[in-house]
Amino acid sequence: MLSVPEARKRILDGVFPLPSEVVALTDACGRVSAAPVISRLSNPPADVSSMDGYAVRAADLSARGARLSCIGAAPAGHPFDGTVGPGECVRIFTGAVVPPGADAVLIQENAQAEDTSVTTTTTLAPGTYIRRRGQDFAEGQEIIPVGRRLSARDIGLAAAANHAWIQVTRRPRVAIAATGDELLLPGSGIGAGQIANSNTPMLAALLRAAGADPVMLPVLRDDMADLAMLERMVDGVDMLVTAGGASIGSHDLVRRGLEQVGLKTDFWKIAMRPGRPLMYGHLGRLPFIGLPGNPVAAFVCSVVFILPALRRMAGLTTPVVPPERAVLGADVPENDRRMDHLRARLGHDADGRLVATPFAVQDSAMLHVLAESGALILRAPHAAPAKAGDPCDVIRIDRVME
Ligand SMILES: Nc1nc2c(c(=O)[nH]1)N[C@H]1C(S)=C(S)[C@@H](COP(=O)(O)OP(=O)(O)OC[C@H]3O[C@@H](n4cnc5c(N)ncnc54)[C@H](O)[C@@H]3O)O[C@H]1N2
Ligand code: MOO
Repeated sequence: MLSVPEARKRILDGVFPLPSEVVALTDACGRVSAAPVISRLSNPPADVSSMDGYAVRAADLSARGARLSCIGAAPAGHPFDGTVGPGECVRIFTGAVVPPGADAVLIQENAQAEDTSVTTTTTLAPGTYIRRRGQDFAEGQEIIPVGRRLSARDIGLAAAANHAWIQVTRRPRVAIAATGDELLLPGSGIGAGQIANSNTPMLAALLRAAGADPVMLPVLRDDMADLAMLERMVDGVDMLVTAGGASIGSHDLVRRGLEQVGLKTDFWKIAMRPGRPLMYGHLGRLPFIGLPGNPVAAFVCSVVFILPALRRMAGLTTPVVPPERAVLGADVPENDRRMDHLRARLGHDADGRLVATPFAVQDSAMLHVLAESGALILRAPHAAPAKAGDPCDVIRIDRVME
């Protein structure tokens, strides 16, 4: 059976960065830059004051006392139209351009002003309280590289560099179809043998949080004709995801149903728990991932395979968020040949170390346990038994959308 890293590599090899689009800066947070952002101005654009006070010539000041003549004012946005000569100063405010001739700012707390006369016993080194032109970034400088998930800080940076629009990769559109005769919309009257469809809304929420545009398709019944119809519902999407009908039971029809309309299966079944019956292939050019129906397996497989694929489609340079180190909060037994993903509570010990404590029951249908889990503990195939306090690798669920 294919290992988890091999399966992920096969999936990543079959998806490609999407084309770009231009969006308003205010809509760009969370999107991925598709071109480097080059600053259109220097920041600050001129030498400016970082304090409220007086623009002075440092050489005029002396500990024995100096008396300066205030020849004007420079509020932010209104540069002083003149030069500060010997024995002169200009009233200045934070962010205002330092007038020619001045080379330091005397803060007003250290000055006594009376009419146009300013006295002080403070001395200053040239450059005091002046932010130099371009000290943050220079015009023409690359300030945001291509392939970065844009944060609110990046938005501020691009705005300061005078950009109103930004080029980002298009959001991946992902069609999600759950399959199963037992599934009804959440909130329905649930009859005997029926359950509420939790996979579609859960996966749509996860993929949306990861920057995709989910397209929720209707639930497909367990029959070949319904599955064949799927092919007609995926115009314009970038990936098709199904959940359920992946295993070997006689009603598990997804693979056979899609193969009759042209699915080329790349793999089916991998050495993973939860998630053994995972499927991957292409329907024409459309990447297809068939998730197992058990909701926890569907979620974990989405984290391990779909989110990295979306990151590649978005143009991020590192598709896989690396696992973090933690210590085990309880003993774990030897693992079998399937890579395991133990649902675990996260906390900290007295030394501040991250502690991952696996839940006692690891059933892949238990959504309440999944919702309480902060992490998945990774257990390599055939890993030896491990004790509480031993180091382990974890996927932090709150970090997988990065
Ligand atoms: N004889 C075998 N049986 C099973 C095997 C196996 O290897 N041999 N594998 C097991 C494993 S592991 C998994 S995982 C499941 C996966 O099965 P399917 O992908 O075919 O999923 P279904 O049979 O359709 O459903 C499984 C389970 O999940 C519930 N489900 C399905 N879809 C939803 C949904 N949208 N919302 C909520 N719950 C859903 C469904 O009712 C079933 O209870 O197979 C094992 N069996
Ligand atoms: O792989 Mo199944 O996901 O164990 O539940």
